[in-house]
Amino acid sequence: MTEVLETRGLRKAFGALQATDDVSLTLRAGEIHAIIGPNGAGKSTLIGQICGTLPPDSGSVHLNGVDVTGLSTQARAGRGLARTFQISQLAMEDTALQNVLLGAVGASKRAWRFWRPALRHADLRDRAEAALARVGLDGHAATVTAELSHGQRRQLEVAVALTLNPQVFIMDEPMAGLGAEGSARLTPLLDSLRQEAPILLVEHDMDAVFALADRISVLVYGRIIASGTVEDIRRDPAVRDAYLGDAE
Ligand SMILES: Nc1ncnc2c1ncn2[C@@H]1O[C@H](COP(=O)(O)OP(=O)(O)OP(=O)(O)O)[C@@H](O)[C@H]1O
Repeated sequence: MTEVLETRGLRKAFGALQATDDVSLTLRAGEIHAIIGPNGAGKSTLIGQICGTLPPDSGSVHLNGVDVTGLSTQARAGRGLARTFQISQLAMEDTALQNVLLGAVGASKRAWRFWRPALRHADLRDRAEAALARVGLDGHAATVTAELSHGQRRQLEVAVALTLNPQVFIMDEPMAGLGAEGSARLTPLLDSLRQEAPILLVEHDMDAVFALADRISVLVYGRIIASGTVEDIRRDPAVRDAYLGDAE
């Protein structure tokens, strides 16, 4: 399998605290690689370093074999690094279609007025509508985002990410706040998305992780303490001690 994303020796300290400590991992074409670990383990710091919001103290990030460590967040997004956020970045007062169009034109929300004519642009509109259909929201194009359920907003975030022509999805706790039912509904969508682009999935919901992951890496105190298949990780005594406890 081809490695689409790779981190080599990423480190980041906040004062005396080593938030990520020599993190090297890969994401291969077609796979879902889950990163799990207790609160404060360094998962968000790792995502920030991969996406370009946090410059690493050392180490590098490679996308399709190209070193992107020096590139801005926008430049990485332009190369297909599509991130979905723990806290929604959607414009609540806009419709589902408008939010996806914003992604399609690559505009910031503040520039929306400027991009409003995009609504009349047939090809952009087609792309946005196709993305909505892909995530199962085709009946909700005209729904104001604030009126969508929490789970539907997560689907909408995926639709926005799809318009970036993603090479890689970076997903930061997509199941957070969804409850068991919402999580069960989002799981098959993520499962099928790996065909479009591999997913680096940071997630606390172990049912979702065990259902979706081809590989799991366990981060504790900024270090990867174990990496392997779902079965490897479930069986690993160090992981059970450090994190899983009685999750099964
Ligand atoms: N900007 C910052 N300044 C100082 N310390 C920080 C900063 N960001 C994160 N930390 C610390 O770095 C450590 C790793 O935090 P991080 O948010 O990456 O963990 P996490 O695994 O994402 O946690 P959670 O599962 O709770 O989201 C924590 O101890 C946190 O308090």
